[in-house]
Amino acid sequence: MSVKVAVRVRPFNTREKDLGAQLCIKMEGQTTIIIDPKTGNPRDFSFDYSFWSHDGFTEREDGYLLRADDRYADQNIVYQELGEQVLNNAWEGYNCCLFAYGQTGSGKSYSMVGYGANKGIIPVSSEEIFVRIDRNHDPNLMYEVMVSMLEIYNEKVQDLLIPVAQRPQGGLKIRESKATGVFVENLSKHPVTSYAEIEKLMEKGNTNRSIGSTQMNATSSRAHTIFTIEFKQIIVKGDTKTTKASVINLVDLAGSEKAGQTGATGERLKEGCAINKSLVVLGSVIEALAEKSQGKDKKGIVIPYRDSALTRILQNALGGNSKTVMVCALSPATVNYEETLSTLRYADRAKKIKNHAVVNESPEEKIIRELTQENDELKRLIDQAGGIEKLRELREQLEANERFSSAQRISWQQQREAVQDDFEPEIDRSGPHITNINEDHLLSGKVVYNFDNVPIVVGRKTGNPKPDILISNSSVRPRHCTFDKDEDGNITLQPIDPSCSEYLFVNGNKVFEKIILKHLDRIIIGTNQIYLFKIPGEEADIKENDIDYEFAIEEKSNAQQIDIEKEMPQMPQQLPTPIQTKTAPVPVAQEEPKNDVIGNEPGNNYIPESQVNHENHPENQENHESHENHESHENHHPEHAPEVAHEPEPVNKKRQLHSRLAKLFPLVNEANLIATDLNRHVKFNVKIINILPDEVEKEEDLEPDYWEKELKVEVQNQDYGLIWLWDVEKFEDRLCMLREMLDEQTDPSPEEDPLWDPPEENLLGKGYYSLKPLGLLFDNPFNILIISTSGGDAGLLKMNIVPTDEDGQMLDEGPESPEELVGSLINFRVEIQEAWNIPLSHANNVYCEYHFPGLGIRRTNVFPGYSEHPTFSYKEQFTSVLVDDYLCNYMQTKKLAISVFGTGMAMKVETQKPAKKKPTYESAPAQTPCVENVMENRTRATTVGVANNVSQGMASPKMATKNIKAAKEKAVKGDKGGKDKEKCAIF
Ligand SMILES: Nc1ncnc2c1ncn2[C@@H]1O[C@H](COP(=O)(O)OP(=O)(O)OP(=O)(O)O)[C@@H](O)[C@H]1O
Repeated sequence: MSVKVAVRVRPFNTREKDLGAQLCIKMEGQTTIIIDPKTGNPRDFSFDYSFWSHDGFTEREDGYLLRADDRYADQNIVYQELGEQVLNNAWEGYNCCLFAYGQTGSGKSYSMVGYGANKGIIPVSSEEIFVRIDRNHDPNLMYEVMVSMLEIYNEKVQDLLIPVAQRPQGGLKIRESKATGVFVENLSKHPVTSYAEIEKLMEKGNTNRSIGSTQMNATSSRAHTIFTIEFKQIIVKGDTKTTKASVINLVDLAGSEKAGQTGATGERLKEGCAINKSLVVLGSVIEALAEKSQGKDKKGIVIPYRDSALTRILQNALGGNSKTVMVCALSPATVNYEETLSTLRYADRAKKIKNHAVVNESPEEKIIRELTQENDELKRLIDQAGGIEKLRELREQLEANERFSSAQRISWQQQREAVQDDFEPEIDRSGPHITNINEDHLLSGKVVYNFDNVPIVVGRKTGNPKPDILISNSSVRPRHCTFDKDEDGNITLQPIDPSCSEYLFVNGNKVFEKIILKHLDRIIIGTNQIYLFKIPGEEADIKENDIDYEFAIEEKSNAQQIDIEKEMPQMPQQLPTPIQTKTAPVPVAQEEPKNDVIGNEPGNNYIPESQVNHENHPENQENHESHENHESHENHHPEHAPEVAHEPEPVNKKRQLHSRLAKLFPLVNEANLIATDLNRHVKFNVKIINILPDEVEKEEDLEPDYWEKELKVEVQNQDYGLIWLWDVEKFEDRLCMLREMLDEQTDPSPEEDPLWDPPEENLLGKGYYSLKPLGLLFDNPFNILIISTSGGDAGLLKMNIVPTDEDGQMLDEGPESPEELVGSLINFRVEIQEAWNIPLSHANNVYCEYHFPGLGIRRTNVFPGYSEHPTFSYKEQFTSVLVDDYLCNYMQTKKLAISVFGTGMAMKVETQKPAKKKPTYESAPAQTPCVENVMENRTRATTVGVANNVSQGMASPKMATKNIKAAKEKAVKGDKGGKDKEKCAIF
């Protein structure tokens, strides 16, 4: 049977409503339609269930969202369709698994766990298990229920039902034996007799998740949680006892956007970077299983279960002995379009997976018998084993098996008597107390501290004496602040020394001295650990429901006046107009190579269409989409087109950006602090990058307010002398690795170093060149302004498009109007001579690229090494170009965009300690250039580059890498180019 797949779309949240969000999802029966907000193109997907929970509901007094129209799927309906199936299957003795997949905030937890009166599938089905058990009056039928709860974070498996302090450093081990299949060694299992007990255990698990995420500085949305119910029915008939057993895995996966960066771009995961690993491998497992089920298994597809902790644990649920249901949570807003589309594609693949569920009858006796046989075999192998490693492995397996089988022999009743501490009394919340506010709503309010025993000191585990509340974060001092009571019984908060004030905030303001806390005060300790102070029964100016993680972070950023314009000097209010300055006519080289067939000549820098990224070229979009459609079996229905989606107004975009910035700043701050703690010369900066238009037609096209914006983090690594621009996702990944490095005091190998990447080329900016003169067959020598991605000026580019005859000779006269050219063939030469004032930080290996309609993407050579004034001397002759109506119109109305790229270089710092060994990297040269090497070789490399240019015309983009390599090789050979080394001092 196939995996059943359901998708569910949630309502807009308050923030989305405030930002005027637009809807991009529709549902019709089992079909879900997503509409591309840019093009209005719809794509549809069909699933077992498409649950519409976006609108059409009313709120009952207790907060339950009740269906008001037929389309709305409330929690009850979702439970009946999915949860009840799971229970029925469990009753029949099948293993079951229910997954929730989707980006952070899309509604996974709402469906699985629920909030308040809107209970999700897990609590309702847990409750239902005991309702059904209580209905049984047959003395020969007994039930046993056990639960466990684990978390996978950074590939480490932790038991959520044991105190955080007892967690093993490296996490729990995953074992596998023939008899038992995969199991997590030493995972605590808790016998339960009522839903109330399960609820308490879930609370405990969530509290441990919250404490864990503060003490280990983990990000909860990156963790996967698995709640497992082992359900057994024991049937006694005379002297024989048969059991039917089912394992129900309820899985709340980490936000799917975490898989995007590596999954979508195919970028190699950094060695040791395990943050995304489980989700990426889950994607590969689903992909491989989907192919297998479609009979594409000719060569024997290997399913990569063993590559991640998540897929190992859930091996049965995916393509194995389990009835599996996947709920994919969808955000309705156009801003999340890309992520939602990728969720739908994921779901589309998952529905193809076939499982082979069987009833697990009398499994215990069978398992114990098989385990005994397996252990005998292991003992025999141990006797024969050669090699210490193998011997250790076999012994560990044997011990794990023995522990497992003795645990199996302990009766449920005995286990029940043994676990007394499962249900500890709750912390008293009747007096003043603080509770945590987590990014994950589900984990907010789980950690509570009251003030029965004051003073309470907050700090890091290295604090001496050890603080009472531990927070692991570089911005928190070993002993950071103190909560106390004054003589009037007021609760006070005070930084321990003045340096702590930098990272101690109440209601957004820094705390410099002892202050009295008021009901509903928001306390931020460090960069992002948030607590809410409460005095039950007191009134406040603000409603508790209005306070969440985003609120508190934005409040701080507003109070600290973190403002886009203030923080982002690179984002000017006014963009300089893209001026063109007339220059002296450029002498035309007579010995130009001639090409009769456009783009096919060697040295013509022609990039085959197959290698060209068409994404940004609107004229190519249609083909691109239909191809994709074919691959993913999505259907396009123009009749569903754009009515639901409109681009939000610039003002809303700005607000969205502001809110994302408010969240990013503390993280970037933290990364800088960690880098300092690790004694690394690395500086992180937030950058707002403008997506510069590919085509410019109207004045408005050059209006920065209308440009799409992207947030990036610039990383200047002075240990390696390199600069990179990272996506926020990538930055967050690396931050997790940095936290781990600091916590565990590890010194990673170069391959694992989160602060190294291959040298990276970036778009410096774009210049826009008028084609009007070409339409009249005039040349047009201009210096065009390069507009930088930050909206400023990134230098000037000298270029010309010279109309010629077939032999490359300049023409003397042209037509009266461009229309006269329609239907005729023209010849012209594009010349890009040089650039000036290229920003120092990216003036390495500079080259230009443009896309002339119908002629594909063309590139100049790469000017090798470092220069603010790179020379390209690029000349490319195009012959017999047909002027059709489109080109004629294009020349009159549009400007040609020339993109300028360069590689980021930072000033290299010489440290006392030996220089970091340069890592080797699959996708980049092993010999990463340091600034000196490139600079040392500049003179020589420049000469070589220019010579290359003249003789070869153009070079492939790979040239950058090659030239770096060449420069490095020459440096190694002692080719110093001494004079230029002095100029290097500008860094
Ligand atoms: N179907 C729904 N109806 C009403 N509100 C919903 C629905 N789904 C989600 N929400 C609301 O949207 C917010 C985010 O949902 P939720 O916490 O479930 O997301 P998530 O995908 O689990 O996020 P995370 O990955 O951070 O855990 C919550 O406030 C939740 O109440």
